[in-house]
Amino acid sequence: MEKAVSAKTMAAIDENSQEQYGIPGIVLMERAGLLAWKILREYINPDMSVVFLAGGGNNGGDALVMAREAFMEGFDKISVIACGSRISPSCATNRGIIHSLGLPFVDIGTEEPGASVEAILREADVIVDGLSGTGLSGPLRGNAATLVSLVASVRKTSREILKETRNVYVCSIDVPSGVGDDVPASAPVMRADRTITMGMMKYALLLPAFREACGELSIVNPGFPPIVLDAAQDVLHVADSEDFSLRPLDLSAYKKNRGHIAVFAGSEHYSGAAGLACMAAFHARCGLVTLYADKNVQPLIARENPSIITRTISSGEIASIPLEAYDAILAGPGWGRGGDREDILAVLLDTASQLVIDADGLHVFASLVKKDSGRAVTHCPLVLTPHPGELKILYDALPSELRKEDISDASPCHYKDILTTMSSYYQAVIIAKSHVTWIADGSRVYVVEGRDPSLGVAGSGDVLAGTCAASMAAHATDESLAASALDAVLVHRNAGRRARETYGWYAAEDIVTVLGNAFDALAEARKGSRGIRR
Ligand SMILES: NC(=O)C1=CN([C@@H]2O[C@H](COP(=O)(O)OP(=O)(O)OC[C@H]3O[C@@H](n4cnc5c(N)ncnc54)[C@H](OP(=O)(O)O)[C@@H]3O)[C@@H](O)[C@H]2O)[C@@H](O)CC1
Ligand SMILES: Nc1ncnc2c1ncn2[C@@H]1O[C@H](COP(=O)(O)OP(=O)(O)O)[C@@H](O)[C@H]1O
Ligand SMILES: [K+]
Repeated sequence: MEKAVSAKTMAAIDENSQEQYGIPGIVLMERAGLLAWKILREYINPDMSVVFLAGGGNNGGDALVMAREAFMEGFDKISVIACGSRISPSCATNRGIIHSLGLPFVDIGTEEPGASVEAILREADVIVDGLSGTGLSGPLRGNAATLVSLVASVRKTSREILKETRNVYVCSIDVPSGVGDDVPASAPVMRADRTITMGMMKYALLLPAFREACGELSIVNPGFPPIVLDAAQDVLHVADSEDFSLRPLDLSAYKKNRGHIAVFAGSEHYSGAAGLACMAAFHARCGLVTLYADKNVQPLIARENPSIITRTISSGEIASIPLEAYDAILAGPGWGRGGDREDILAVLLDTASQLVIDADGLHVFASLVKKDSGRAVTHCPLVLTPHPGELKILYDALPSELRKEDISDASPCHYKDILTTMSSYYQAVIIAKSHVTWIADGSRVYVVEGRDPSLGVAGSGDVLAGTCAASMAAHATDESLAASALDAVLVHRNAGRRARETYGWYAAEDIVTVLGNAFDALAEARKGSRGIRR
């Protein structure tokens, strides 16, 4: 599994490579610039005008190496706009070379950019962004912030005035300037079409709020020894299809040993959510699904979904059900939050062999925890699947000493810490759903890049919840909850991709139709690899 690191860890890797292995910073910078240029070069031509924005740090130095390379290759519409007062030694060396070569160079120092700088940006086909990298401290300020907003306005103007698809192409070096570990999610940042990051993936690039500012991501290694990269600690684990870990079924498998899950879902106005979650579980390999629903919705769901075993339920009856017999239980999709929900969820938390709580169930769970904080820890193995709004509900239910800042505006480091804290406090695996889904299991944090708006459709979360319950049932005998959660997120993502290919845009029930193929494709791809936690 690929790893992502903090800027602090990256700085330590940089220092280690220089101090312990004797690789000079200027050598790393040269290679960083050359490799980044090689990638950018695939997308641009020498007849384009390219503007290099170079801050005073080493990120700016990387941009200057790229400017020199562009010049060497015969690009003749090049401009460098430099800023900053404290210039790092390697950056200064490269500034000197740019001067000697006579490249157009405007140094605005700490001054605000004037009309001439704006005019240069307006003419640009390509902007290389080297204003700040991992050395950023706090949200962008001063003229670097102004340059970022100027680039944003240039993008907008060229689209509006020219009324054509051509737009300036922005390539950020290492991270889009303004993106940093301690920067709130709402801070202004460069919006790039491509980000070429150095050495390893960075946390900050994976924060849902920052991810789209990065555009396409590439990683290059400017020369950090692999042994130094491998030793990185405190990482995010970036999971992909090869990390799917469910084993194939025995050919003798039968409905009774392919997993039996119970689903507590559906209410008068949201009966569809229950059907989606149950059907998703079947398509994610479950053999038997029993739905417990209110008296007024049970007949409706039974009529529309003949494969599901349906039962009516009330809080008075729950104690008589042998809940521990189910391999996993799902509670929450379309369930409603009032009436007997707290009583039922309390029993599920006590008796299920393992439980996944989604949607309305998360509100009910938060309410139980607020009334009795012991509920946060006294329960069966648990997975929580909040979308951003529900994550905030769970965050707000934490004791005040664990809540530091607004979770909706959390910086990358804070987001990671919050998820780890919540996962520890609730003694649960948390799947924080988004276009970039983060999964925390108390000690590790996994990230899955989804980035597929077709999956952002009503009921998509219900499908994930059913898939997750099925995955937990399948893993039950030998795996960790985190592996179940990860498998479910990967299957859901893969199904979204397939549904997009098959239907274009679609409804949640269409995701269900391709879930089985998505599942099999991942299992097939896994053959020969070991998966996680084995
Ligand atoms: N060994 C090497 O040579 C290698 C280096 N590499 C590259 O170096 C980068 C790290 O370089 P770094 O540590 O020099 O910091 P960097 O990201 O340029 O930022 C410092 C600049 O930003 C400015 N600035 C800071 N905060 C600000 C704010 N809030 N608002 C506005 N401005 C702010 C700060 O200004 P100052 O505060 O000094 O006035 C200074 O000008 C890394 O990302 C990678 O690209 C790799 O390519 C490979 C090997
Ligand atoms: N742009 C996107 N790219 C990838 N996945 C997405 C995107 N938007 C939403 N999703 C996924 O779709 C699901 C939506 O869940 P949720 O908001 O609970 O939907 P609902 O409540 O309608 O069932 C989540 O799994 C989320 O990760
Ligand atoms: K940058």
